[in-house]
Amino acid sequence: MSPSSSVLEPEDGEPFARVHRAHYRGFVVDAPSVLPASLHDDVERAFDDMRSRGEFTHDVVSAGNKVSTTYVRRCLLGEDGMTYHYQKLRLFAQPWRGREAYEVVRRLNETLTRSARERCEKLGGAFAESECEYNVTLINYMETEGESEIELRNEEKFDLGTTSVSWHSDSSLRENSTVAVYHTYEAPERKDWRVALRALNAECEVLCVPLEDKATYYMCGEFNATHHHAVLTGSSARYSSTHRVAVVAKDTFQYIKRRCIDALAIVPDLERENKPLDAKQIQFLADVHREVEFQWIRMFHLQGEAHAAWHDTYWTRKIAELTEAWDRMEACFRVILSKLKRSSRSPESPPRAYAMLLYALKTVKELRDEYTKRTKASAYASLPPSQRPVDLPAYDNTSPLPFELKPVIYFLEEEQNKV
Ligand SMILES: O=C(O)CCC(=O)C(=O)O
Ligand SMILES: [Fe+2]
Repeated sequence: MSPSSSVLEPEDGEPFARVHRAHYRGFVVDAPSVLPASLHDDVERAFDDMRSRGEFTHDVVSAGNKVSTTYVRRCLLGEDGMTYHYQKLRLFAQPWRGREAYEVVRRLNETLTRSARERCEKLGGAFAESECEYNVTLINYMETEGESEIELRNEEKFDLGTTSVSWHSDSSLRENSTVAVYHTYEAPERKDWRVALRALNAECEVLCVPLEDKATYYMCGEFNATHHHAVLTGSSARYSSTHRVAVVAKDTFQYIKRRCIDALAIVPDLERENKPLDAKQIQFLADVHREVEFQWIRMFHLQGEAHAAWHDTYWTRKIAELTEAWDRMEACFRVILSKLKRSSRSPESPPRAYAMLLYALKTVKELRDEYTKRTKASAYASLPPSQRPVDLPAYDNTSPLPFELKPVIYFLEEEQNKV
């Protein structure tokens, strides 16, 4: 099959309709007229307002060992405390209650939640059970070829031209949840922004769908998991707001705050004089310490000082709270170390406590090395300094433990040999 014969577009008529029915039923498009004209206007103004304030930025993501910058600029809005994790990066959602522009996006979100539900019910079967209570939207701003300082990539499998977002399924979503994408672009008459769709479990043509300005498309139920989608670049700038039901099990401030509270609750016990160290307690403390340091605090500072300034109404304070808790955990590790040092042969320091602390600190050391390497990736060089990683949390000679844990690990290994 030549590349062109393996791609179908709506203008192909019946063959397109047949393949769509057979393999892409979960992909549905709403014409602009489905939403009120006033909402279209408000949303466009809101996006422009956010863009004029510099709120759309490139993400520096990581896949395997490769660190790269996204072609699109993005911005995440959502419920209080929500984050969205993709390609080893945690995005922190700007709460969509409060500012006028964000309230408009929240209104769009509510409207799309309702339309998505109607669309899924209409499709029936398993689609009707799918979830569409959107808790975040990842908004993309896409430039056209030549406008962006980052070169667009060519789609090579099917020869579809340049992609603004290459083939993928969205990650970190609730299973079988529907994704709704609203978009708007500068030159509506051209109708040249398209999404490409590809079935993963079927031998069939790829679909290429041009989308009218201000249209919405839905990937219903399991569609996202059973297909890949890509965005084919048009000839004028475009916004797309991608509404998602993001997973929440380990991805909200409320969750990590609870974990910190639980960890700090065992600190007095671990620090009590003459109390034998409990390896299980050390393990729990270490798990939370590692999670809050690498999944939250460092993920935040990785995204630079402009990002922190943008988040000053919500996340900066939350990250400060988490850092305070983490500091307390570092201090507790220090106390545990002193206990082990003082009484290396007493029953207060069972060998399992050594082994556990040693394992925990080695893991932290490895993750810190990996993090440091990531912050030095060349991808950051193309970004303004205000978007490069910030070296926080800070260490000085009053810190309970050093950033570089090598000497501490060495000490523990020596002590363990004596036991
Ligand atoms: O812009 C679009 O139409 C979709 C963008 C997308 O796939 C994404 O943000 O994950
Ligand atoms: Fe996507």
